[in-house]
Amino acid sequence: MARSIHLALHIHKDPAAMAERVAHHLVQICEEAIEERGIFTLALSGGTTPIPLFRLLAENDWAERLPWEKIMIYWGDEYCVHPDDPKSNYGIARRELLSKVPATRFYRMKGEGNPVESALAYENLIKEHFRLAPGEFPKFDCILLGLGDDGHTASLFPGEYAIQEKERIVIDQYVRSRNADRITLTLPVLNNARCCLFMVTGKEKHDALSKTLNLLSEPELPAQFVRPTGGDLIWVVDESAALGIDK
Ligand SMILES: O=C1O[C@H](COP(=O)(O)O)[C@@H](O)[C@H](O)[C@H]1O
Repeated sequence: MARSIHLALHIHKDPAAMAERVAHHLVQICEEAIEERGIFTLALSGGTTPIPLFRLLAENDWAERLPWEKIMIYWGDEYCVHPDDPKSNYGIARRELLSKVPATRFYRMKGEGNPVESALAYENLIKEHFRLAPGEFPKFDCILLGLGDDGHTASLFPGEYAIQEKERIVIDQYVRSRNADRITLTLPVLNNARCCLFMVTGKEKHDALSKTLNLLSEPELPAQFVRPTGGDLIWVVDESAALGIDK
């Protein structure tokens, strides 16, 4: 049976304009979630692309629009490093956003721990927070995602087993192309979200982006498998990544 996907593509001049657009989306999704369920569950993406968004949300007028005490913040993936390591996804969000706003309900993946144990601990935390029955997947209100030039998203990399995972919520993954361990939410979690919102910048991501946005082709790259069933799939990209892609 065909799956229903609500797809939107927004192309902006630069990362600052993208951040504005995403901030508007987040405020709207947050308001709806709180009205319907009393809390907003948000998973942050890693890497450098969301930094302008984090900085914008930390500015007074935006920070004041968000009810931080009702926002439960999680991560889509994490490098297996200490939070003080410059690569730490949590470390970036802490430095750029969380240290500047009154957010208290944030739950990081422990990158500095044993990857297997950290993944399991995060999975158990999610099961408890979302009160999941065995076999159920959490329904995040919004999962922010990025895209690598190889088509990876979160820490779901081409050719690695993590993309095949069907039962776990969080897994650890040794990524051969990076010679590094990662922890990641799995594809069933991404596809169960109410909204997956990708941010993509830079011409080096153009090929992966145009392939991923072709919903008619058989999925091949990890990001192409992100098609939330009955949820929204929003792409906010800059002109250099989108060059030649029609809206
Ligand atoms: O490995 C990762 O890469 C993607 C993209 O990172 P960026 O630095 O190009 O924005 C990111 O979304 C993912 O969370 C991260 O761990």
